Amino acid sequence: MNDSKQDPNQDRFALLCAALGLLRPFWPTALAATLLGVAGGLATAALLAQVNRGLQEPGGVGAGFFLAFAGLCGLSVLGKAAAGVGNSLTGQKVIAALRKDIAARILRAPVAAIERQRIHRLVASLVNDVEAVSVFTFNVSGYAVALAVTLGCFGYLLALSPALLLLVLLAVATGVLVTHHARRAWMEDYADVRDAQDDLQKQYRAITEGAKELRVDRPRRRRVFGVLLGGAVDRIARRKSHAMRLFWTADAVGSGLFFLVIGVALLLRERLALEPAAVSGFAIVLLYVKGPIDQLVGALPALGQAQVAFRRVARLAADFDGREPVALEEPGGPTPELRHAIALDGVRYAYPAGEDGRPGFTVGPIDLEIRRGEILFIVGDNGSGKTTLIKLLLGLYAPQAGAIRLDGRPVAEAARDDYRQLFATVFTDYYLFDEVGTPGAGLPSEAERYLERLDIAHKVSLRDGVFSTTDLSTGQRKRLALLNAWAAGRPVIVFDEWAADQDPGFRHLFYTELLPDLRRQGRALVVISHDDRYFGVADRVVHMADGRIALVSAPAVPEDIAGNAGR
Ligand SMILES: Nc1ncnc2c1ncn2[C@@H]1O[C@H](COP(=O)(O)OP(=O)(O)OP(=O)(O)O)[C@@H](O)[C@H]1O
Repeated sequence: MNDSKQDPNQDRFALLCAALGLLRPFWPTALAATLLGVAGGLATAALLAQVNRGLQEPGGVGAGFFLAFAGLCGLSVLGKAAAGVGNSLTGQKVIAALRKDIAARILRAPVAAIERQRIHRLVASLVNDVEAVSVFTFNVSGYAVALAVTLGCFGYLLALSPALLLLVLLAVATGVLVTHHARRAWMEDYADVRDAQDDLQKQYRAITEGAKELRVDRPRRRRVFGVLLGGAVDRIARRKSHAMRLFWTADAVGSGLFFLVIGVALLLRERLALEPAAVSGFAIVLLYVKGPIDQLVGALPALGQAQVAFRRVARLAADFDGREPVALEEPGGPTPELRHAIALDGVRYAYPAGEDGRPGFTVGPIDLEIRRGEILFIVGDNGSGKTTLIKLLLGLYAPQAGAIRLDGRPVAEAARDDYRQLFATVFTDYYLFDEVGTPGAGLPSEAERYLERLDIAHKVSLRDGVFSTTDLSTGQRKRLALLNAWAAGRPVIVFDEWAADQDPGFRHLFYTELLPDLRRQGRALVVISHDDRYFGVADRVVHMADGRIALVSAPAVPEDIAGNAGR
């Protein structure tokens, strides 16, 4: 997608609003920094006028002159320093606020919205875009100072000679036209650079997460390095160089115009009957004001990048505009209890249609009850909708029809985050947190014993509730994930193909000892499984086929495991 196709005026306005919005919480510091900076900028312009006056004073300058000179110097230097300090203070706060805002949006976003995002795009946005928007906001009062110096100097020029000011304004207008023209082209460059940065992020993931596969596959390695990653890197370098070439060309034209204006002023000196004081003041001011004008022009590439980045951050923010209340800093509502059962009542969920127009997979309508103190297996072919069903049960996907009832009462949208606190999970793509149990709630006393039980105590210990290591085999890591789920103390534990990575001995232990133990503690256990040998361990087995419940059965426990299964 090319980002440069949107209305640039609307976009710039949105960026300005966003920059001001970001600055709003810190407005006292930002305003003070800007005002001091503007005062310093105006003092600098007045200082130039004072210097010119001093140069033209026939009898030399007196004490009063020096007093004013020193005062203006002090104001100019201090104003600039104060603006700089204030800027960096606010800038850092803005960056921190923006980072937290995006993180909070991700934490509050519906899980389906996060799953729709491509991770590499998300990371590229978090790294590049937040930075680019912040950098621009960071400099807002610096630009205000440069503008104040420029306008102050123009005011002095007006006092010296309106004709000379007109000449300067003509040159500035020409420079603005040239820059504006070049800017369009470099905006396209920056939009393309951002697309390439997404590609680069994707390839960075490929070479780190796919390191093993690439080590054994030379042709693919060559392609990833030479074509995909190399292509993205070269594209970024090419488009950035092009953008900067345009910028420096426009800048050179601007500088040339400056010197041209000074030359023209010297040429027209006689014809315009200019005073020597006016000409020298003009030259001093013009040479000085070139710095702030360069600073303003130099802001344009940063502004361009910020615009491109802002669009992306805005799009990300819109995608993640979670409507669900999810408590972040505050503790949230009371954790609900499960007394009897959770019921799915005609629950239905359809994934959105694919890019090829094919309708998305649909689960439901599902009617199912999960009772306290039971083991419920969910089984079925690959792609039959088992994981989608448990995401609905967990309240990770909002049902598009039907309702979830907790002990007979429907779970309202506002209470969904509280409802989710009933569950502990081990998904197939689980994330292993190294802090055990519920943070702030302490560690269950039997945690060490559980490590023994999971046959992992010889590898891992617990130090202040943190695993000593998570550098373990796939099956061992999954045992730690189970320990985490157990230690969270929730009334329902959901396992998605937990036993798939376990050796036969431990798989047997899981089905015949651990699950029955957890049931004895009064928990409900929802287990997605392909291990048909152990289906008899379950109180009920829900067979999924093509997104629906095809059958609910209660198979007998096979002889060889009957003794342990506790049924
Ligand atoms: N994030 C998603 N976006 C769109 N469609 C999805 C998504 N996740 C799953 N699906 C679709 O839903 C169908 C069911 O997926 P689900 O993961 O629920 O199956 P499953 O029974 O758990 O499969 P498996 O045994 O392979 O884990 C899939 O065939 C897929 O087409």
